[in-house]
Order: sequence, then structure tokens, then C-alpha cells
Amino acid sequence: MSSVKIECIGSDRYRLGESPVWDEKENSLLYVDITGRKVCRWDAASGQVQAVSVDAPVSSVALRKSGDYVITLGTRFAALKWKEQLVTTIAQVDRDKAKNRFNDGKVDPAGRYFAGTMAEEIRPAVLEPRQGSLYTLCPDHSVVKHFDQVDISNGLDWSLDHKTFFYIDSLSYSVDAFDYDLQTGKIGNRRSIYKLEKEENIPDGMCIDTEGKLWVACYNGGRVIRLDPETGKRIQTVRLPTSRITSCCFGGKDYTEMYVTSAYDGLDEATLAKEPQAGEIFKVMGFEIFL
Ligand SMILES: O=C(O)[C@H](O)[C@@H](O)[C@H](O)[C@H](O)CO
Ligand SMILES: [Zn+2]
Repeated sequence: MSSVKIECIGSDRYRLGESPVWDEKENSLLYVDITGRKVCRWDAASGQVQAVSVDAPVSSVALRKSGDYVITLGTRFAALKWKEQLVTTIAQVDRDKAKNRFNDGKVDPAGRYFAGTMAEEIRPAVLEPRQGSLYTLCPDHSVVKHFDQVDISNGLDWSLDHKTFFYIDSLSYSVDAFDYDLQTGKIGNRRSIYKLEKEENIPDGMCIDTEGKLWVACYNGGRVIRLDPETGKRIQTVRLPTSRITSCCFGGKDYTEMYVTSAYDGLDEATLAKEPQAGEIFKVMGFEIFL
């Protein structure tokens, strides 16, 4: 039996909340609203949210040693100076695909920013297929392309021993693994480790816990699921009060809380009435693994 407790942080709702990242030094949660074109920062102590508006869909945010951030903005990797609200382009991808944008991204244990792209959605999860690619922004600002033919590049993370890279292309309904070489940043030997069940719907963002198990946000599935990458089995389900669950990360004191983002973009009036919490950011507490 699961005894988790779910709260929402603040009362703000986001069109397409994504990319939660815990900033330990600042005791804050960073996240984005992709279609709302905002990078947000929730201060855990005060409960206040600050936001920086940007001029294109912003799909992920990563912490920099300097204290500022790198973001994926449209088809660009860009630096964001928070106080100055200043955005400067670092690199651009998919120049031949005018309608593409970046989607989820995350930094590997050696400081490489992995992020993938996708075509513009006509409505959520409906788009021209195979237009996306997976890229890495290296610390020297060079960009590496790993592969193309991606539908919706989404959740990603690394195993605790850094030897495996986990990756989701949403419309494959699969969580995949690759061998990972931390020295070179190269990936290889792709295989599926879990196929989502019908009611779990579309796999979106993901994170890994201290036991090396994966947590996958289920878009249109109203839940996060915990997977054992060794056995390929689902070992826990945590239901959230809204259907469009987009991503998750651990954070808070000692990293015992999980922050979960959600979206309300594309929901019709009737669903919105039934799901008044669509688009909120949730905090999940009371995980058995930390008790
Ligand atoms: O949150 C994201 O990663 C995408 O930007 C969203 O658009 C949804 O995931 C997608 O619609 C369903 O897969
Ligand atoms: Zn996503």
C-alpha cells in the first residue's frame, strides 16, 4: 500500500508545465511553461514564484555552475541570466526545419546538455512524425547529433553508474535504454525496457531515484509510474489529480520529495471542469523508499 501525500505548490497553473529541476543551492524548483513561454522559479522557503518571459517556446532548463541557467528555446540552446532577464543564443539546431522546436532536455553527470526536438504540434501529440532529433550541447559549446527520425523527443536520464542512458520518444510508447560512455558522451545499443500499458497512455518526462528505478510521467495517464529497468516491470503507480502529467524530479530537503508538472493545453471545457488542478505543479511526499 502506498501512503504518499500530494500537495500543489502555489496556486499558479501552467499551459504546459515541464522540466522540473531542483536547485539545491537556492532551495528552489526551476521549471518551464513551454507554450506559456516562461521560465519559473519557486522558492521553497517563501513559496513565491518568479518568472522570466521569453520570446519562443521554452522546453527545458538546466543549472549552470555560475548560478544562472541554460535553456532550450525554440531550436536554440541559450544562456539565461536570471537577474538581468537576459537570453543569449549558444547554438542552434534543425535550421532546415522551420516548424521544429526543442522539447525535453537534461544535463548528464559530465555537464553535457542532452535535448531533443520535435515538429510543431497541431494539437497535443498530433504532429508530423519523425521530424525530431536528439542532440548534445557539450561544455565547449559544440553540438553533437545522435540520431534523427524522432516523433516527440522526451524524458531522459542516466543510470546511477552512468553506464546507461534512458530515453523516451513519446509516440513509440516505450522507455528505451542505451549503453552510455560517460568519457565520450556517446550512446549505442538501443533497446526497449518497458512498453506502456493502454491506460498509462503516453510516456513523457522521467527521472531516476536513489535505488536506480525510473519514474515516468504519463501524459493523458494521470499518474507517474516507477519502473525497474533491470526486470522491465512496473513496481509502483502514483496517481495525480489531473490527466496531463508531463514530468517529474526529486527535490526538497534530502531529495525525498517528488515534484510533478502537468498541463492544461488542449483540454476541452468539460475536462477542465472535471480537472480543476490541470496545469498545477504537485509535490509528492511520503515515498516508502525514504521511510
Ligand atoms: O510535454 C512535452 O514533452 C511536450 O512538449 C508535450 O507537447 C507533450 O508531451 C505531448 O503533447 C504528448 O506527448
Ligand atoms: Zn515532456
